[in-house]
Amino acid sequence: MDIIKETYEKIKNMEVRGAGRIARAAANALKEYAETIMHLDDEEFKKKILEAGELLRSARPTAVSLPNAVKYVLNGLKDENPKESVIKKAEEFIISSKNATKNIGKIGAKRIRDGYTILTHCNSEAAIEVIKTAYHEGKDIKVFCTETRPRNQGYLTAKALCDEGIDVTLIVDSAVRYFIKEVDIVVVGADAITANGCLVNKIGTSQIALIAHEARIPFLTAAETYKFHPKTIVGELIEIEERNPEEVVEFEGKYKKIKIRNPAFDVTPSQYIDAIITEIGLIPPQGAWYIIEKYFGWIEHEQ
Ligand SMILES: O=P(O)(O)OC[C@H]1O[C@H](OP(=O)(O)O)[C@H](O)[C@@H]1O
Repeated sequence: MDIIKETYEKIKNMEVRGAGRIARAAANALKEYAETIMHLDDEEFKKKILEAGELLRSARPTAVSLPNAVKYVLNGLKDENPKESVIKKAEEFIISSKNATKNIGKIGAKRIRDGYTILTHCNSEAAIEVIKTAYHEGKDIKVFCTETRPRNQGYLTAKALCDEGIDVTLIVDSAVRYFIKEVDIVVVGADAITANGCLVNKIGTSQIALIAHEARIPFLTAAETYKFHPKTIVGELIEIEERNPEEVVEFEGKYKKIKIRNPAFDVTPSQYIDAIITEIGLIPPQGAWYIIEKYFGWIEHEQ
């Protein structure tokens, strides 16, 4: 169980972060754990691996990639050789997740024209892949990255793009409306997409979408199909994670009584989203229901 507890801690404290990365880390932990308990009989194996899955999925509540990955792997328990199948499914998930990001890059890059300035928020592998692909296709592009308080994941994005040789400018989160007239397109990642086409992503995303809408600038989200939330199809709400206030600021003495709230995500309504870039193509937000029904029907029908 060590690998499971270790991975749980790393996801919880954001040592491993990003919706895609946490999903792959969970799948990999289940695979490694399964390999250590192969000697158990099927019943005992099943009990232990289900417990491990429960713990992993409780590490962070918002990004649906995490429970979707766990469910994908644990679905192997229904096969004739459950132990081998769990391991195979974990490997499959990791490979298909990486391929999905690559495809999103190719599909999304078609929307980036030569000379474009792109704005991105937080640190999304999928959004970065779109930007990198466009750049390596020879397009002359510039990127604005928001700082993304309180954890400043925008610094990671700025460094990753700079390493590629891309012209990148870091701005504070509150400067988006000031700079929007210099922006041609917004591309962000996704922690979850709901059945009605709303986007759950890093706090501040919905403000950026509103600003883009006001300025008539296209707003795109890059989301692998495993970021679509199956249970929103039956009206389940997505829990927004509120993290430790100390991530924002630490006051001393009498000022400790100042309340601090630190939601990690917000919800962007579908009317502010022009398109969702998935690995199977670019879809309008209204197409989210179709993706969930097509790819996650098996999750709902099992319950
Ligand atoms: O899967 P990829 O595209 O990498 O990331 C998707 C999203 O995951 C991140 O969450 P956090 O930093 O883990 O809270 C950001 O909200 C980002 O947009």
